[in-house]
Amino acid sequence: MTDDVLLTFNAGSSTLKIGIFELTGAQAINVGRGKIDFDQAPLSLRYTVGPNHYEKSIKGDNGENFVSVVAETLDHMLAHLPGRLRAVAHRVVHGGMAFQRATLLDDAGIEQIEKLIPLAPLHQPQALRAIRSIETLRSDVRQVASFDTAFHSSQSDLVRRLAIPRGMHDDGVRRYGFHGLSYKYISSRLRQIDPTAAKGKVIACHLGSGASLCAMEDGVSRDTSMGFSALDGIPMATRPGWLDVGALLYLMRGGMRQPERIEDFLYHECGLLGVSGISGDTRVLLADTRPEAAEAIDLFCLRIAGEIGRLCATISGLDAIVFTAGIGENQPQIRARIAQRLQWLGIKIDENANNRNLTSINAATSTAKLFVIPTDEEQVIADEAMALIT
Ligand SMILES: Nc1ncnc2c1ncn2[C@@H]1O[C@H](COP(=O)(O)OP(=O)(O)O)[C@@H](O)[C@H]1O
Ligand SMILES: CC(=O)OP(=O)(O)O
Ligand SMILES: [Mg+2]
Repeated sequence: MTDDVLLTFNAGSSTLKIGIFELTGAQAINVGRGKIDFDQAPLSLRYTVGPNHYEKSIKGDNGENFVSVVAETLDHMLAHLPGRLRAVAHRVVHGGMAFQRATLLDDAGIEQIEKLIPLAPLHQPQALRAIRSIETLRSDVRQVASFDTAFHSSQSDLVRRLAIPRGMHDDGVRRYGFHGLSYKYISSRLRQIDPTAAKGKVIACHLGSGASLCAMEDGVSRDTSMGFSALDGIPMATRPGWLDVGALLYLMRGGMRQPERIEDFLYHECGLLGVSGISGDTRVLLADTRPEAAEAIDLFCLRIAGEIGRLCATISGLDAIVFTAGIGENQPQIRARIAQRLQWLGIKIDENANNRNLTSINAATSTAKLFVIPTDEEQVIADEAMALIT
């Protein structure tokens, strides 16, 4: 019997995902998950604890009174949980140069995270307002921040460099990389599934609505597709990925001048949505017969295959590819098309295993192994918090 509870908050640009953990000894055992979707009105909190499913409408909204969203969420959840709330642990997207590992939060830490808002303007404020809300509501509860950038701090200075004047690099205009909590989970999970592959040269593809790739050697990050911001790399649901800055200059001269307008364009109007003109969701695009839908998916796969080529050059080889997150875990057609574009490398997918979303999906003759591994950022956040609070 346990008497303590830990919650993880993963505040995205349009959702708040919550992980529910019971603390037994030094271990955080996941017992439930919940979500508030800010694109839906009125707001509702949906979560499960063990076999029980709960749904509660939330009176607070996504604006000024966000603290009341958190208050209602805590009230409802804690009434259905066995123990005392011991800690809340947050996913914070940007740790900048300051945070290379998870940290217990105090006023100075929160201030430092605040200073990084300009580096991740759509993600950072969401985590901060959740942190502030808990501070207001439950000053007795310890808070921990886990950073998406931290896993990539093992990358070389060369890999992190943009080809701009040195002083700017020293001031922090450099490649950071994101989705590190997901990659940390994948690297430890692969070690359990296939220790030999995990020791080798692995490229993990985190394909969600935000998407990136990470090249690892022996589970350590060596390079990644996302750079200074979460806009870089491969095309995403509504972000362009790599974009010739000359095109942006051209658009700015044409009248797109306000930073807020440019930001909205880059974060919400590009990617699969922009190319298809239909949707940023691959489920919708794959079910649509219009050529624009097919072209968006083709471009997505082409750019991922190309990025895998680039990452192979950083780590001088390839032993395995891991697919994860919403698309990586659930879209066999997309995995198959990426694999097909990598045939020149000797990569061959097992169609039957792929269509069944099995863990191992490469053909026996493939030069690199292919895996599908569901990610679990919440477990990493909880584990990092446990290491700090126990
Ligand atoms: N069950 C599913 N089947 C097929 N595709 C899915 C499924 N769930 C999610 N996706 C795809 O993954 C995307 C969202 O991935 P997810 O990892 O949940 O995103 P995020 O956490 O970044 O919001 C969707 O836009 C869709 O393209
Ligand atoms: C960093 C990033 O892109 O995060 P998300 O996938 O949650 O948008
Ligand atoms: Mg995500």
